[in-house]
Amino acid sequence: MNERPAGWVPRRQSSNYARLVAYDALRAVNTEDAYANLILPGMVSRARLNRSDAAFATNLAYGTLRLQGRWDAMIARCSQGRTLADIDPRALDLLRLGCYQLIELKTPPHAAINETVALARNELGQGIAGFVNAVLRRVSERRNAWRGIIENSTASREEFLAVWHSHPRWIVRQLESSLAAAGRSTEVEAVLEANNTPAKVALACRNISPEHLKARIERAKMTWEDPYLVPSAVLLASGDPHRLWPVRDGVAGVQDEGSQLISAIVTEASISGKDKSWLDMCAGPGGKTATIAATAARRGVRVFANEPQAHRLDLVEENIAPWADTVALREGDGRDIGAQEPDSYDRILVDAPCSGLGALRRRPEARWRKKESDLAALTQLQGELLDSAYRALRPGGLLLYTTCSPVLAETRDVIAAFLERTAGAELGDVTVTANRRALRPVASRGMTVQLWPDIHHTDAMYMARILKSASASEFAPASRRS
Ligand SMILES: C[S@@+](CC[C@H](N)C(=O)[O-])C[C@H]1O[C@@H](n2cnc3c(N)ncnc32)[C@H](O)[C@@H]1O
Repeated sequence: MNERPAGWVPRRQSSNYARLVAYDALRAVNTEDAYANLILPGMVSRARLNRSDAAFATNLAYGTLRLQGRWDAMIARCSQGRTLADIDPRALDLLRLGCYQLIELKTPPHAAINETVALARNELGQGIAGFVNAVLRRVSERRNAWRGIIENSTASREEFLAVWHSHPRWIVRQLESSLAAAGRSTEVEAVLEANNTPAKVALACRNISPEHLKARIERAKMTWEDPYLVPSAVLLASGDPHRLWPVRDGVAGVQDEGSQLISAIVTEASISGKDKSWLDMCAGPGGKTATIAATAARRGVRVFANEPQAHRLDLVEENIAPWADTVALREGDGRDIGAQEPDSYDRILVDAPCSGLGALRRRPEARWRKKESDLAALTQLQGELLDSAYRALRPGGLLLYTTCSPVLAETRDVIAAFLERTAGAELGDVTVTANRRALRPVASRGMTVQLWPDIHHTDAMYMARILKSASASEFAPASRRS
């Protein structure tokens, strides 16, 4: 007999824990504005995932979020007339998770669909599970054709790039302008792809040799790789850096190679005369401060680290703990320092608050939260910080302006406007020190440097050096703040 006893129901397929954790993370990011990198570790440990499931859950959550724009375009084309706004947001997150597995991870369709549908049934009920099943089957049927489908159904190349590489259109436009200024106008797709490729963990050797750090990595059964840009960096190919005591003790630190290059330029660019007092005007959370402080301690230099946000100053304090005798902390607005301490510092770093469009690889959800309208306030602040830093610099010293953004308004234009309003200030050549310090040539925009994730495997950092001559201090701009 093939008849089921009364009351019999099919055994519910249990949800896969790694997928459930990834789904919960997506919900938190998309409903509570949570940051995936902050919430995931806690979720993974509460679910008691083993190491490989933890890695899978993290990959699922990050990959799904990073390419969310692409998944949404596919889902919209497979929902038979429903718009994204018509779809239950919980089902939409599940569909995105399924698309990532089908298209990017190349999970066999039966596994990707069945696991996602099981999750939908267990979390949201049978009705939604049926809808999820139908949409994912349609996505899967065309799984090798999606790039062409989207290319043929978007109105312009810019729209296609934005959708396929999952970036807001205004960001694609900003990157295109910046690349054009760097003579790379046809290469935006490479940068968009790099923004969707997770960054390798780079370690800075602050008070430890690279050889010693590599030996510790091997003893911890992790693997290292050679650096791409900075000779003293070590890349961690696998494993959690915080399991390494040199990282826990602060003698090594997680720091992008571009950021390490900036720290090296601050300490090594040549200046004439006294060299005893350095200012890190925008220090939080203190990655560059710590690397700079390690050199300063060896040379008997005092570092002053300023940061207006108390909780970020706490992070600076933690990061510079091994050099607490070398670094003095200041909680305040960098724009006040020029008037308070004119002609005082031998070297100044203005690592300015910026849009962060150069670091999109790091935070999978960040690109959707940024707004083009924020740029005006940022560029105003950047200019004011630069004015203040110039006043605080002693003639002949080093002033380095940096951003983790390639946006022209925050880089080239801030510098051009500063030079125009500041009699006596000149643009120095930062490319010479950068190229002397780097393992391979860095891209230059004239005498400034612009790094790119696709070429240099770093965040897209910008660096400009400003010179102040002995006669210039009398021309230093007064504060522009009202
Ligand atoms: C790009 S982050 C600096 C990163 C840091 N140099 C590092 O390597 O870890 C910019 C910092 O500038 C701070 N900031 C914002 N407004 C500021 C102001 N008016 N004066 C000084 N710093 C400011 C922000 O709070 C933020 O911590």
